[in-house]
Amino acid sequence: MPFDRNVKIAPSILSADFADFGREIQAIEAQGADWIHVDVMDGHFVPNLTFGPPAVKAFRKHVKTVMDVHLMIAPVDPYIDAYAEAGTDILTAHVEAGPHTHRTLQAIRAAGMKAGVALNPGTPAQAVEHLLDLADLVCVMTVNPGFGGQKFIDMTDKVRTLRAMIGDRPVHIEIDGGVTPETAPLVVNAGADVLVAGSAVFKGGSVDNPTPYGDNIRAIRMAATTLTA
Ligand SMILES: O=C(CO)[C@H](O)[C@H](O)COP(=O)(O)O
Repeated sequence: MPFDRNVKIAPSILSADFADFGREIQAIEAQGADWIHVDVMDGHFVPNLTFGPPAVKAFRKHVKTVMDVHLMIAPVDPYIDAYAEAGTDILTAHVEAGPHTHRTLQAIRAAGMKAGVALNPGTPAQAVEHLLDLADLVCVMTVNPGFGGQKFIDMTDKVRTLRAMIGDRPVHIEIDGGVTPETAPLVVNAGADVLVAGSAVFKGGSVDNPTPYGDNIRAIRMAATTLTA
């Protein structure tokens, strides 16, 4: 997977029809999604429960782009190999999920995946400063994790600090939570290049009427890239 600095839209299938994931994934990829974002929640690190490795393995059969798996679980390390076996391309763990994120990122790479580290809104950029040589992606949460459809929390200062810290390393900055055509330009101008969006991509469409998915993806991409051109 060559490093791509262009803005990428990663729809979160948390907002898809849970009874029809295969067709939903095919539909959003056909409508222009760059990556597929999968939110794994354990009912412990966050107050919601979603998918485990068998579901992620089933999604993989439909994903032709990049499968970007966001673990909102603690602990992480016992499950790394299972997510590799499920076909994950990028596996992201929270820096708040345990005391040994350095070891976790090493283990993710050793299992053959790209490694991501996520920060909750209350966690400063400095928490990942000494992890950047082991990370392919930093995910900046712009909502408190656990649910889709929440209001964007402005983290543009954090994004700017991270982009400066990252320097010329090939590390993506991903934004997760409340991304819309209104909020996307703020974070892209600050240095983000991956935009996770659930509600704003799936709104108005369905697997049998996927054209709105494409319109929504284009609206976010256009807003994000127009102001930065
Ligand atoms: O990680 C998440 C929640 O923890 C979701 O990916 C995120 O909230 C995206 O949903 P929306 O675009 O609806 O805010």
